Amino acid sequence: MTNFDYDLFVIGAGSGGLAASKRAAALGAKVAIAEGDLVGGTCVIRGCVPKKLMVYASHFSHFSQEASGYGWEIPAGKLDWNKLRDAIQSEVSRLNKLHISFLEKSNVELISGFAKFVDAHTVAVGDRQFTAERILIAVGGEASKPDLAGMEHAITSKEMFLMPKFPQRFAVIGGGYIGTEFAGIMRGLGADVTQIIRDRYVLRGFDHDVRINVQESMVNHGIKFHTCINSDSLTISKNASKDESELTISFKDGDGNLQQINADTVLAATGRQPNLSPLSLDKANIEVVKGAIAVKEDSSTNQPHIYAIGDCTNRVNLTPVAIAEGRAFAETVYGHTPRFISHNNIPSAVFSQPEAATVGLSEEKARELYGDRIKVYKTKFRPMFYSLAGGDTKTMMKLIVVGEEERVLGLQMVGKDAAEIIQGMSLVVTMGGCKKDLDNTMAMHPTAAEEFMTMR
Ligand SMILES: Cc1cc2nc3c(=O)[nH]c(=O)nc-3n(C[C@H](O)[C@H](O)[C@H](O)COP(=O)(O)OP(=O)(O)OC[C@H]3O[C@@H](n4cnc5c(N)ncnc54)[C@H](O)[C@@H]3O)c2cc1C
Ligand SMILES: NC(=O)c1ccc[n+]([C@@H]2O[C@H](COP(=O)([O-])OP(=O)(O)OC[C@H]3O[C@@H](n4cnc5c(N)ncnc54)[C@H](O)[C@@H]3O)[C@@H](O)[C@H]2O)c1
Repeated sequence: MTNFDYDLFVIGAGSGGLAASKRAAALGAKVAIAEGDLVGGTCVIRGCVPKKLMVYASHFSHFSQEASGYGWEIPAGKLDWNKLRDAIQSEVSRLNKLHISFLEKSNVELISGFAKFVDAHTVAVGDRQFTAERILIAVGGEASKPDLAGMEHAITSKEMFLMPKFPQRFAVIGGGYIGTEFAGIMRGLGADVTQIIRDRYVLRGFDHDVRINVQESMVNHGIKFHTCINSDSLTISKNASKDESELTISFKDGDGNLQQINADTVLAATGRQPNLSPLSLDKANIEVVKGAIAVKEDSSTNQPHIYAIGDCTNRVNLTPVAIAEGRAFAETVYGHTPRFISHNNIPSAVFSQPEAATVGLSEEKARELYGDRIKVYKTKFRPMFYSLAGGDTKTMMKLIVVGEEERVLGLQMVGKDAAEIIQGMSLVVTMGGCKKDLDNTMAMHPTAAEEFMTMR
């Protein structure tokens, strides 16, 4: 028995905090969790879940055109944005309640409000104070906007789900996950979309074939691009016109020429940063490096009884990673079975249109590490679905192997169902499989995934 109010106090009921608190309670710990917003965190409330629902909604515009190739005459539809937005928000609200009920069933006490440190074992939420033997910080991150003139007129991904009106002209600044996903969503929902990026192609850090293929398809879907822009020159201004407020984005292009774009809504998708400022981390002397909580492999901070997981540690900012870090922490500390998670070979998907998915190394990274010992198998084809549906959305698949045994280092895909396919295929990378293992796996026909078994 300890003299603390709780064995574990978790700050933040998002993906990581929820997973850790429930697992610790199941292993016998007395646990409380503080949450200042809706329970569920970024992923459930303003990230993966509402985003994926918007992706699904955006597919219907293609669907009506494609169906006619299959003999279905479906009149062109019209989006009711208010209906979609409200339906998504009611699903978010259902999930929030569901997660609260999961906490209750798990005997985790929910404390509503934003928490901050009082000292290394004490946390305050409003005017209440709580002590705990251990504290887990799982506060996630928030969108960060660059310090440029007029950026206050741009919204962030959080507000994308709550827009009072559907913007006919939509501009997005940033070529990462969020910018690329929302450009596709908004185009699919019927907006005129412009994406403004610093690089030549979207998705810096991804395999170059992935980047090129995603962008080519986005252009084919009617998204306009401004690439290689000088980001320091970018400004946003508001023009009060008759009955609506129009925004003008000005910037210099790669040749130094001034460009101007008018839009009803501008999304700043320029990165995210850990949510640390309200926490008073200094009261507990917790080390912060480059704006993120510094952690060891077991997620402990410089204070051995204080841990941090998920986006606030800025390791890999994905939901399954936050969940895995949270469970590994609970099992190590309360289950007495030390468990560390590997941050290598984490599959990830960009829900662009078409989707991009990846596991393991890109061709560039593989070449950097293994030089000429790598071999690349690649295919690009029009999926059978489009033979009647029309359109020229291609699928690109790529396999990167090394050495005589052709061990698989990476798999890359752009195309329909890429995320579903790469999730299954990621097993071959984590198990250290070789090309011959794929060759020896019977193909399933007719599918797109079978191409990974038959590459020459
Ligand atoms: C638009 C968008 C789309 C995304 N899509 C995907 C996707 O498709 N797939 C994927 O894997 N990842 C996706 N992500 C990333 C994913 O949402 C995060 O990696 C994940 O939510 C991180 O979990 P977390 O537990 O670290 O933090 P969060 O889920 O952010 O949870 C942190 C919680 O802490 C609370 N909090 C903060 N400070 C305090 C405080 N002082 N006191 C109490 N509570 C506090 C917050 O309100 C929040 O609820 C997306 C992110 C965004 C923004
Ligand atoms: N499908 C998914 O799994 C998914 C989806 C969304 C978000 N996420 C997670 O959330 C994280 C954050 O996403 P994000 O898209 O905000 O960040 P990001 O780091 O992926 O992309 C930020 C983009 O903004 C650009 N940028 C930065 N400053 C700029 C400026 N001043 N002017 C113009 N461009 C600028 C960068 O060049 C980059 O293209 C991701 O890294 C990912 O971990 C995952």
